[in-house]
Amino acid sequence: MFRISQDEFRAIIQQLDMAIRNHEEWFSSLNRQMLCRLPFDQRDLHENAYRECLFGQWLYQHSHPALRDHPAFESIEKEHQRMHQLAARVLVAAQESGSAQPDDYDHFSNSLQRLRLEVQTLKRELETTYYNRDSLTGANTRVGMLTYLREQLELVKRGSQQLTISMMDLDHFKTLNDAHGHVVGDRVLAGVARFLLDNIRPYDRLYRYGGEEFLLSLSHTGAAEALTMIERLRNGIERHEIVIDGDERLQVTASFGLFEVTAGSSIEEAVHRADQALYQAKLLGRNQARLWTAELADGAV
Ligand SMILES: Nc1nc2c(ncn2[C@@H]2O[C@H](COP(=O)(O)OP(=O)(O)OP(=O)(O)O)[C@@H](O)[C@H]2O)c(=O)[nH]1
Repeated sequence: MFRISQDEFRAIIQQLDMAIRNHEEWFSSLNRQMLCRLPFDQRDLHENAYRECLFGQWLYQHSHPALRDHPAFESIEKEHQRMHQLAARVLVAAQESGSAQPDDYDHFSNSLQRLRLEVQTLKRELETTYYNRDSLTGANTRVGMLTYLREQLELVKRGSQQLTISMMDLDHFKTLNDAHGHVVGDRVLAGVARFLLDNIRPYDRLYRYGGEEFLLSLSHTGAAEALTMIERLRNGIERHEIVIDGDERLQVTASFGLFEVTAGSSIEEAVHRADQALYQAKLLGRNQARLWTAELADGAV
């Protein structure tokens, strides 16, 4: 879901919300039609009713490709199809013989409940992401960062994973702002964040820590592997061209500091150490990644 803009996020959340409400209203009206023996809307009896309802039309024709890649999409799609097919079976029986099999009705009603739950869960997940995303860069804001990192630390303490934290800061960003203006600076910032989001693994997290400083949380990754990964990202940023206006392109570099979180460390200490390593990378000339070592402890740099 990294490639979705804030506006697209909002539109998807609205569609999911509408899907829940529309299907609830539809279910009530079907019950009314059956109880009062009113004629059914023949479209509900079609084999393709799941494609023809408003949600189906949106799902199959207009939903964002990134949403279709979401793990929840497939099960929502299947449940929605199943639910409409079960509804059609109930309606056909009611139309032909005046009543439906209770089991069929229960399957239909249970399927609708499951669909509602799945859509609701996805909607909540997207809302959390939406409200915790930095609108300029698409990275996570710091809200929830410490909670997430503490959970990751618990897994380190249990020996379930290795965890490395990296602080990243763009080099000479003030000079870039001064030379090209803040608007261009913003575009560069957003471009670099986009590059990082596109090149980290699905279980890594990128947080905007401060102005032009980012924190990367690399789960299941020890220091050596993290250094290789970060080196690849650093190299990628250096070569990545950010389109500014028309043909104008800018390139920037970034410095990184890394710390492998150990069972005995606190998250605050881990962030501080990654920051010390970043400071060392800046001192040594920028555009490089440094791993924290004991010599960098307070006072040594
Ligand atoms: N355009 C833009 N600039 C920002 C933003 N947040 C912070 N900055 C700028 O980033 C610059 C950071 O400057 P410094 O901390 O001096 O660092 P630097 O110039 O990158 O130098 P080094 O980090 O030492 O390589 C400042 O000029 C801030 O105004 C932002 O959201 N947009």
